[in-house]
Amino acid sequence: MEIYHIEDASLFPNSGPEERRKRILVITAVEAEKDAICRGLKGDGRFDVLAAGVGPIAAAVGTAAVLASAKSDYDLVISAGIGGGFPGRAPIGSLVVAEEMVAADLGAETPEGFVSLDKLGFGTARVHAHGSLVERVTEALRNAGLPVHTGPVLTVSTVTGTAATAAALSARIPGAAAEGMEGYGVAAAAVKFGIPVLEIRAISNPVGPRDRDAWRIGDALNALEAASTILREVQL
Ligand SMILES: O=C(O)c1cccc(C(=O)CC[C@H]2O[C@@H](n3cnc4c(=O)[nH]cnc43)[C@H](O)[C@@H]2O)c1
Repeated sequence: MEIYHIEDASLFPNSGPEERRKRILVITAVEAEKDAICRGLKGDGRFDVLAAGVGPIAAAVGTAAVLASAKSDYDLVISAGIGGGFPGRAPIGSLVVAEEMVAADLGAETPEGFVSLDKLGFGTARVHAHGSLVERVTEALRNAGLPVHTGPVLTVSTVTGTAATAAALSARIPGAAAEGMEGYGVAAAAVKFGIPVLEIRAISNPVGPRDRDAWRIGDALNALEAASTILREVQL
């Protein structure tokens, strides 16, 4: 005798099992970024937000630890925080949704210039974000009237502090829109667990000559909060 399970949707075409709600893990560097995002998410239970620390290593370790835990059931990982915007690409207060996350200083310095991990033949220093999600999130942010840009977002272990380094990075990674210190680390962990990944940066400062007093952290955190409110409405 054939046994039918109650959850066999084909038997009950109009009353199939309810689709499980998507679960999203958001990784920031610091608590201020986490707090801004939580304010924007307004208690939406699909999202968990963790401040994993500054830099790609803390980001990768923190993300991997959560994803490896027994209770982990995430469908999407988002690296989010403030960041530097490349001049002419992403001004202060705007948002950048990464098309790809690039470990921009992972490679070798040679007399002829920087050689990336890819060119050295040791794997890749680039992770592509989930294409259709990038489009959906960008469109939703734009429709909400928020200034948003897309392009590669660079992950660096050392914040760029000169015009020369900013120009070199722009030349090496055409279209580079923003720089942060965590995206590639979060992405590397997500890839390891086969989970799609996004990166969203709210711009606090231009990438270039260091002027820490000019960082508009409050403006960037407000933009991050506004973006998080919109994220709740996107089909992720
Ligand atoms: O001092 C504060 O109130 C404060 C609040 C939120 C964040 C910070 C940080 O300094 C976080 C460091 C964080 O910022 C990212 N970031 C910002 N600008 C850049 C940049 O030009 N290049 C690289 N990273 C940048 C980065 O992801 C750090 O994790 C302070």
